[in-house]
Formats: sequence, structure tokens, C-alpha cells
Amino acid sequence: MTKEQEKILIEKSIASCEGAYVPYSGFHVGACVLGEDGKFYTGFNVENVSYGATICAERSAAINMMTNSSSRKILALAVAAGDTCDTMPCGICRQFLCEFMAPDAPVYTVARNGDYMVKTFAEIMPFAFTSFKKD
Ligand SMILES: O=c1ccn([C@H]2C[C@H](O)[C@@H](CO)O2)c(=O)[nH]1
Ligand SMILES: [Zn+2]
Repeated sequence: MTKEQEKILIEKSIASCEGAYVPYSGFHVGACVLGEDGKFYTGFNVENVSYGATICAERSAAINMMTNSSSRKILALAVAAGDTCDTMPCGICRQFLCEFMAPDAPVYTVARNGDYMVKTFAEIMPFAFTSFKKD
């Protein structure tokens, strides 16, 4: 992850907030992932009147990557929302992303003005459930 890639990832996450479909919460979230192919894939949250059917920006970006490339590894993730850089991926997204992100992969949480925090995936998803054994 170069400084230039970091800048692009963050900027694309902010720009992606624009497309969010949020008639219920009004909370625009944008996300961007860097695939193992070195390309960037964006997503945003898409809400539903049946609230639980809502898809978060992070999963939307990951699905965009897999739909449009053969990348199945996410090297870095940025998620942008609101005026502060403390919007963290929800529990469902953390479990979903676990399949595709290494423990040391960076997760950027970004504010509209470009401020950000960075954590590793392992920091936000410790003791993850990653496998099961059949009887
Ligand atoms: O990390 C997050 C947190 C929330 N949301 C969405 C889900 C819903 O549309 C709205 C309010 O929870 O924000 C995301 O997309 N990503
Ligand atoms: Zn989520």
C-alpha cells in the first residue's frame, strides 16, 4: 500500500457516498476496496423498506470487486461517512470481510473532510470465526 494508493482509496470512499440510496436513515456511507489486482472498487449503502434487507457500503464494494474482477483478496478498505472518522464497519460486514481480508490489512475510517483513522483488520475483528469441522 503506497501513499498514493492510500490517497486514492480515501478519496474514492468519500466520493462514493454520493450514490447511497438512503431514504430511511439519510446516512450516506461510501466504501472503497483495493483488490489484489491493484484496482479500486467502490460501493455505497442501499437501504430497503424492510430495514434488515439493507446492504452496507463495505459489502457493496466487496461484491463490486468480485463481480468485475477475479480478485478475491481485499488488500485495504476505506469507509467514509459523516463529519467524523469513527464510522466503523458493522458486525455483519466484519464477518463478511473476514473471508477476503488478511489480519494485517488496513481499514481506514474516513470523514467527509478527509480526516481518517486506520486500524488493522485484526484490531476490528479479533477472535474471528473462520472455519468449522464436520462431525
Ligand atoms: O459501516 C457502516 C455503517 C452503517 N452503514 C449503513 C447501513 C444503513 O444504511 C445506515 C444506517 O445504519 O448506514 C454502512 O453502510 N456501513
Ligand atoms: Zn455493515
